[in-house]
Amino acid sequence: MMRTKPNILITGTPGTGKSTLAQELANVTQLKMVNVGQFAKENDLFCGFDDKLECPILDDDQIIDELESEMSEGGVIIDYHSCDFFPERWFDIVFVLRTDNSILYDRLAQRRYNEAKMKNNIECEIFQTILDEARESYKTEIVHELQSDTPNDMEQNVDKIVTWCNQWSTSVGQQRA
Ligand SMILES: Nc1ncnc2c1ncn2[C@@H]1O[C@H](COP(=O)(O)OP(=O)(O)O)[C@@H](O)[C@H]1O
Repeated sequence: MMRTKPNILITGTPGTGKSTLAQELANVTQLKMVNVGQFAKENDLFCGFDDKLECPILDDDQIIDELESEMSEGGVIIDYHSCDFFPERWFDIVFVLRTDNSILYDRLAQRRYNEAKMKNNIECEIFQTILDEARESYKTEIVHELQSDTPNDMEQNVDKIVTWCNQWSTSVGQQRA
């Protein structure tokens, strides 16, 4: 079945601005935002705890099952710092947020991450781990890198995605006509 609203994946290293961007987009579009970490917490979809990184381990399969019907309807913005376990068919477009290392360091320091978690996340950004993961998991033409250093970047990213959503709706409308 063809979706009448697009599904968008917003991914990137923690601290790059995914939740802020997803929230702003949800405010100005008809799309619903799902923060996967929060969704797992609310529905108790964990299968362990990573002591080193001090974070729970998500139960990927259960998360996919729980979100499946909503995703097939469309109109969802998914926000998560990893992207290789979602079904490829879920997304019409994938945005990978990128942030300058020193800016990211300051944002993560504000969260009081422990040393291992800090190092892991900064290295993740330096080695563009999430961008590579996205390019391996989805068609490269739907994967877009967005810089997210400043409030101006944030504003431009919202505008770009809103423009894309409008174009998507127009083209789907024409295909249906
Ligand atoms: N483009 C940006 N410009 C300025 N501050 C930003 C930007 N993106 C995110 N931030 C700030 O960085 C912090 C982390 O953002 P958040 O959206 O929680 O990131 P994520 O969801 O990727 O972990 C927040 O305090 C947010 O206001």
